[in-house]
Amino acid sequence: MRLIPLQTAHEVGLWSARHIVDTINKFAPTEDRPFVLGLPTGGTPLNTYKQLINLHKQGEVSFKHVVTFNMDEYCGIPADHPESYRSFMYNNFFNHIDIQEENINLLNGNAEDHFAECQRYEDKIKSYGKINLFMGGVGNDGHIAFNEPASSLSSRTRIKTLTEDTRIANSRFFDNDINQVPKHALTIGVGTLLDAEEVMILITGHNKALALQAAVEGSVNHLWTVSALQLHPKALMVCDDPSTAELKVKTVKYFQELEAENIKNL
Ligand SMILES: N[C@@H]1[C@@H](O)[C@H](O)[C@@H](COP(=O)(O)O)O[C@@H]1O
Repeated sequence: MRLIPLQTAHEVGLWSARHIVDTINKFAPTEDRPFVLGLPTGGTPLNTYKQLINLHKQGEVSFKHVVTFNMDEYCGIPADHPESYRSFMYNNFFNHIDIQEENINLLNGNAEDHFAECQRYEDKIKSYGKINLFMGGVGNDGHIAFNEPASSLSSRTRIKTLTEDTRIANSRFFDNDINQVPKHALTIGVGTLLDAEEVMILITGHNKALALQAAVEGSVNHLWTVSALQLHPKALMVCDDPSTAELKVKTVKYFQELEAENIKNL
Protein backbone atom coordinates (compact mmCIF):
# COMPACT_ATOMS: atom_id res chain seq x y z
CA MET A 1 0.00 0.00 0.00
CA ARG A 2 1.13 3.53 -0.78
CA LEU A 3 -0.24 6.38 1.34
CA ILE A 4 0.13 9.98 0.14
CA PRO A 5 -0.07 12.27 3.19
CA LEU A 6 -1.12 15.74 1.97
CA GLN A 7 -2.30 18.79 3.91
CA THR A 8 -5.67 19.79 2.47
CA ALA A 9 -8.63 18.36 0.54
CA HIS A 10 -7.71 20.73 -2.30
CA GLU A 11 -4.26 19.12 -2.53
CA VAL A 12 -5.91 15.67 -2.57
CA GLY A 13 -7.92 16.84 -5.60
CA LEU A 14 -4.82 18.17 -7.38
CA TRP A 15 -2.69 15.09 -6.64
CA SER A 16 -5.34 12.54 -7.61
CA ALA A 17 -6.30 14.33 -10.83
CA ARG A 18 -2.65 14.57 -11.83
CA HIS A 19 -2.21 10.86 -11.09
CA ILE A 20 -5.20 9.96 -13.28
CA VAL A 21 -4.01 12.18 -16.14
CA ASP A 22 -0.45 10.83 -16.00
CA THR A 23 -1.72 7.23 -15.89
CA ILE A 24 -4.03 7.75 -18.88
CA ASN A 25 -1.35 9.52 -20.89
CA LYS A 26 1.26 6.87 -20.11
CA PHE A 27 -1.21 4.19 -21.29
CA ALA A 28 -1.76 6.17 -24.54
CA PRO A 29 -5.28 4.85 -25.17
CA THR A 30 -6.68 4.33 -28.66
CA GLU A 31 -10.11 3.37 -29.94
CA ASP A 32 -9.10 -0.30 -30.02
CA ARG A 33 -7.27 -0.16 -26.71
CA PRO A 34 -9.19 2.21 -24.42
CA PHE A 35 -8.19 3.10 -20.87
CA VAL A 36 -10.77 1.80 -18.37
CA LEU A 37 -11.42 4.09 -15.41
CA GLY A 38 -13.61 3.29 -12.39
CA LEU A 39 -15.28 6.29 -10.76
CA PRO A 40 -17.05 7.25 -7.51
CA THR A 41 -19.54 9.91 -6.48
CA GLY A 42 -19.72 11.80 -3.17
CA GLY A 43 -18.35 15.03 -1.81
CA THR A 44 -14.74 13.84 -1.63
CA PRO A 45 -14.01 13.39 -5.38
CA LEU A 46 -15.53 16.77 -6.37
CA ASN A 47 -12.14 18.52 -6.18
CA THR A 48 -10.64 15.79 -8.37
CA TYR A 49 -13.38 16.14 -11.00
CA LYS A 50 -12.95 19.95 -11.07
CA GLN A 51 -9.23 19.57 -11.55
CA LEU A 52 -9.64 16.87 -14.24
CA ILE A 53 -11.95 19.25 -16.13
CA ASN A 54 -9.32 22.03 -15.81
CA LEU A 55 -6.57 19.74 -17.07
CA HIS A 56 -8.78 18.65 -19.97
CA LYS A 57 -9.51 22.29 -20.88
CA GLN A 58 -5.78 23.04 -20.77
CA GLY A 59 -5.25 20.28 -23.34
CA GLU A 60 -3.35 18.00 -20.94
CA VAL A 61 -5.69 15.02 -21.30
CA SER A 62 -8.38 13.65 -23.58
CA PHE A 63 -11.11 11.24 -22.46
CA LYS A 64 -12.01 10.28 -26.04
CA HIS A 65 -10.64 6.78 -25.60
CA VAL A 66 -11.46 6.39 -21.92
CA VAL A 67 -14.22 4.00 -20.84
CA THR A 68 -15.74 4.62 -17.41
CA PHE A 69 -17.56 2.41 -14.93
CA ASN A 70 -19.23 3.99 -11.93
CA MET A 71 -19.17 2.22 -8.59
CA ASP A 72 -22.78 2.34 -7.56
CA GLU A 73 -26.27 3.77 -7.97
CA TYR A 74 -29.31 4.21 -5.76
CA CYS A 75 -32.38 2.08 -6.35
CA GLY A 76 -35.85 3.60 -6.41
CA ILE A 77 -35.19 7.18 -7.45
CA PRO A 78 -35.63 8.28 -11.07
CA ALA A 79 -32.45 8.30 -13.19
CA ASP A 80 -32.88 12.07 -13.67
CA HIS A 81 -33.36 12.75 -9.94
CA PRO A 82 -30.82 15.50 -9.04
CA GLU A 83 -29.24 13.19 -6.44
CA SER A 84 -29.02 10.07 -8.61
CA TYR A 85 -25.42 9.11 -9.17
CA ARG A 86 -26.09 9.35 -12.92
CA SER A 87 -27.06 13.04 -12.53
CA PHE A 88 -24.05 13.64 -10.28
CA MET A 89 -21.65 12.23 -12.87
CA TYR A 90 -23.07 14.16 -15.83
CA ASN A 91 -23.34 17.43 -13.88
CA ASN A 92 -19.93 17.26 -12.24
CA PHE A 93 -17.83 15.53 -14.87
CA PHE A 94 -19.13 13.95 -18.08
CA ASN A 95 -20.81 17.13 -19.42
CA HIS A 96 -17.49 18.99 -19.23
CA ILE A 97 -15.10 16.59 -20.96
CA ASP A 98 -14.78 14.91 -24.36
CA ILE A 99 -15.88 11.42 -23.28
CA GLN A 100 -18.00 9.52 -25.80
CA GLU A 101 -21.49 8.73 -24.52
CA GLU A 102 -21.17 5.05 -25.44
CA ASN A 103 -18.06 4.77 -23.24
CA ILE A 104 -19.95 5.75 -20.07
CA ASN A 105 -21.14 2.81 -17.96
CA LEU A 106 -23.56 3.31 -15.08
CA LEU A 107 -25.64 0.84 -13.11
CA ASN A 108 -29.38 1.13 -13.65
CA GLY A 109 -30.83 1.21 -10.14
CA ASN A 110 -34.33 0.93 -11.58
CA ALA A 111 -33.77 -2.22 -13.61
CA GLU A 112 -36.64 -4.66 -13.11
CA ASP A 113 -34.22 -7.53 -12.67
CA HIS A 114 -31.42 -6.36 -10.37
CA PHE A 115 -29.61 -9.65 -10.63
CA ALA A 116 -29.48 -9.44 -14.45
CA GLU A 117 -28.42 -5.79 -14.32
CA CYS A 118 -25.52 -6.56 -11.97
CA GLN A 119 -24.44 -9.54 -14.09
CA ARG A 120 -24.58 -7.32 -17.22
CA TYR A 121 -22.24 -4.86 -15.47
CA GLU A 122 -19.76 -7.53 -14.41
CA ASP A 123 -19.79 -8.98 -17.95
CA LYS A 124 -19.25 -5.56 -19.49
CA ILE A 125 -16.23 -4.92 -17.25
CA LYS A 126 -14.83 -8.34 -18.21
CA SER A 127 -15.33 -7.55 -21.90
CA TYR A 128 -12.60 -4.89 -21.49
CA GLY A 129 -10.31 -7.28 -19.64
CA LYS A 130 -10.01 -5.23 -16.47
CA ILE A 131 -10.42 -1.78 -14.98
CA ASN A 132 -7.04 -0.06 -15.23
CA LEU A 133 -7.55 2.44 -12.42
CA PHE A 134 -10.44 2.54 -9.96
CA MET A 135 -10.85 5.72 -7.93
CA GLY A 136 -13.00 5.56 -4.80
CA GLY A 137 -13.97 7.38 -1.66
CA VAL A 138 -14.77 5.88 1.70
CA GLY A 139 -17.73 6.12 4.05
CA ASN A 140 -17.28 7.16 7.69
CA ASP A 141 -17.73 3.50 8.63
CA GLY A 142 -15.09 2.38 6.14
CA HIS A 143 -17.39 1.24 3.35
CA ILE A 144 -16.18 1.36 -0.23
CA ALA A 145 -18.76 1.96 -2.97
CA PHE A 146 -21.85 0.71 -1.08
CA ASN A 147 -20.12 -2.32 0.44
CA GLU A 148 -21.51 -1.76 3.89
CA PRO A 149 -19.98 -3.29 7.03
CA ALA A 150 -20.08 -7.11 6.93
CA SER A 151 -20.12 -7.24 3.13
CA SER A 152 -18.29 -10.23 1.75
CA LEU A 153 -14.75 -9.28 0.81
CA SER A 154 -15.11 -11.41 -2.32
CA SER A 155 -18.48 -9.89 -3.30
CA ARG A 156 -19.39 -8.99 -6.87
CA THR A 157 -21.83 -6.39 -8.20
CA ARG A 158 -25.18 -6.78 -6.44
CA ILE A 159 -27.96 -5.02 -4.56
CA LYS A 160 -27.22 -3.90 -0.99
CA THR A 161 -29.38 -2.58 1.80
CA LEU A 162 -27.91 0.66 3.11
CA THR A 163 -27.17 1.02 6.81
CA GLU A 164 -28.87 3.69 8.85
CA ASP A 165 -25.47 5.37 9.36
CA THR A 166 -24.95 5.67 5.60
CA ARG A 167 -28.48 6.97 5.07
CA ILE A 168 -27.98 9.57 7.81
CA ALA A 169 -24.63 10.62 6.28
CA ASN A 170 -26.15 10.88 2.79
CA SER A 171 -29.30 12.70 3.98
CA ARG A 172 -27.28 15.92 3.60
CA PHE A 173 -27.96 15.57 -0.13
CA PHE A 174 -31.70 14.96 0.47
CA ASP A 175 -32.81 18.07 2.43
CA ASN A 176 -31.38 16.45 5.60
CA ASP A 177 -34.38 14.11 5.53
CA ILE A 178 -33.40 10.45 5.98
CA ASN A 179 -36.84 9.37 4.71
CA GLN A 180 -35.91 10.66 1.25
CA VAL A 181 -32.67 8.64 1.13
CA PRO A 182 -33.12 5.37 -0.77
CA LYS A 183 -32.85 2.19 1.27
CA HIS A 184 -31.11 0.13 -1.42
CA ALA A 185 -28.40 0.56 -3.99
CA LEU A 186 -26.64 -1.45 -6.69
CA THR A 187 -22.92 -1.55 -6.05
CA ILE A 188 -19.82 -3.17 -7.42
CA GLY A 189 -18.49 -5.75 -4.98
CA VAL A 190 -15.26 -5.67 -3.00
CA GLY A 191 -14.04 -8.46 -5.30
CA THR A 192 -14.89 -6.34 -8.36
CA LEU A 193 -12.81 -3.50 -6.93
CA LEU A 194 -9.89 -5.76 -6.04
CA ASP A 195 -9.76 -7.00 -9.65
CA ALA A 196 -8.75 -3.52 -10.86
CA GLU A 197 -5.12 -3.08 -11.84
CA GLU A 198 -4.77 -0.12 -9.47
CA VAL A 199 -7.11 1.29 -6.80
CA MET A 200 -6.84 4.88 -5.56
CA ILE A 201 -8.92 5.86 -2.53
CA LEU A 202 -9.41 9.53 -1.57
CA ILE A 203 -9.81 10.26 2.14
CA THR A 204 -10.46 13.74 3.48
CA GLY A 205 -11.76 15.20 6.73
CA HIS A 206 -11.58 14.24 10.38
CA ASN A 207 -14.81 12.22 10.11
CA LYS A 208 -12.89 9.68 7.97
CA ALA A 209 -10.04 9.28 10.49
CA LEU A 210 -11.29 5.99 11.96
CA ALA A 211 -11.86 4.57 8.48
CA LEU A 212 -8.32 5.45 7.46
CA GLN A 213 -6.93 3.91 10.63
CA ALA A 214 -8.90 0.70 9.95
CA ALA A 215 -7.69 0.69 6.35
CA VAL A 216 -4.01 1.14 7.16
CA GLU A 217 -3.38 -0.10 10.70
CA GLY A 218 -6.32 -2.45 11.29
CA SER A 219 -6.49 -6.03 10.14
CA VAL A 220 -8.41 -7.14 7.06
CA ASN A 221 -11.96 -7.10 8.36
CA HIS A 222 -15.32 -7.19 6.65
CA LEU A 223 -16.68 -4.63 9.12
CA TRP A 224 -14.38 -2.05 7.47
CA THR A 225 -14.54 -3.10 3.84
CA VAL A 226 -11.87 -0.56 2.83
CA SER A 227 -9.37 -2.74 4.76
CA ALA A 228 -9.63 -5.31 1.92
CA LEU A 229 -7.27 -3.04 -0.01
CA GLN A 230 -4.46 -4.45 2.11
CA LEU A 231 -4.81 -7.49 -0.18
CA HIS A 232 -4.40 -5.42 -3.34
CA PRO A 233 -0.95 -5.27 -4.98
CA LYS A 234 -1.37 -1.64 -6.05
CA ALA A 235 -3.49 0.32 -3.59
CA LEU A 236 -3.06 4.04 -3.12
CA MET A 237 -4.58 6.11 -0.29
CA VAL A 238 -4.52 9.86 -0.91
CA CYS A 239 -5.23 11.68 2.37
CA ASP A 240 -5.50 15.15 3.83
CA ASP A 241 -4.07 15.98 7.25
CA PRO A 242 -7.32 15.81 9.31
CA SER A 243 -8.05 12.28 8.06
CA THR A 244 -4.76 11.00 9.49
CA ALA A 245 -5.67 12.03 13.07
CA GLU A 246 -6.11 8.44 14.30
CA LEU A 247 -2.96 7.04 12.66
CA LYS A 248 0.15 6.51 14.76
CA VAL A 249 2.76 9.24 14.34
CA LYS A 250 5.26 6.61 13.22
CA THR A 251 2.87 5.34 10.52
CA VAL A 252 2.46 8.79 8.99
CA LYS A 253 6.18 9.47 9.32
CA TYR A 254 7.02 6.25 7.49
CA PHE A 255 4.74 7.07 4.56
CA GLN A 256 6.07 10.65 4.44
CA GLU A 257 9.60 9.30 4.22
CA LEU A 258 8.61 6.87 1.47
CA GLU A 259 7.14 9.70 -0.61
CA ALA A 260 10.19 11.91 -0.02
CA GLU A 261 12.31 9.02 -1.37
CA ASN A 262 9.99 8.65 -4.37
CA ILE A 263 10.34 12.33 -5.24
CA LYS A 264 14.14 12.14 -4.91
CA ASN A 265 14.24 9.16 -7.26
CA LEU A 266 12.07 10.74 -9.96
N1 LIG B 1 -21.56 5.18 -2.09
C1 LIG B 1 -20.87 6.36 -1.71
C2 LIG B 1 -19.41 6.05 -1.56
O1 LIG B 1 -18.87 5.68 -2.81
C3 LIG B 1 -18.66 7.26 -1.01
O2 LIG B 1 -17.30 6.99 -0.92
C4 LIG B 1 -19.25 7.60 0.35
C5 LIG B 1 -18.54 8.78 1.00
O3 LIG B 1 -18.98 9.97 0.42
P1 LIG B 1 -18.36 11.38 0.69
O4 LIG B 1 -17.20 11.52 -0.21
O5 LIG B 1 -19.46 12.34 0.33
O6 LIG B 1 -18.01 11.45 2.12
O7 LIG B 1 -20.62 7.93 0.17
C6 LIG B 1 -21.46 6.98 -0.47
O8 LIG B 1 -21.83 6.05 0.47
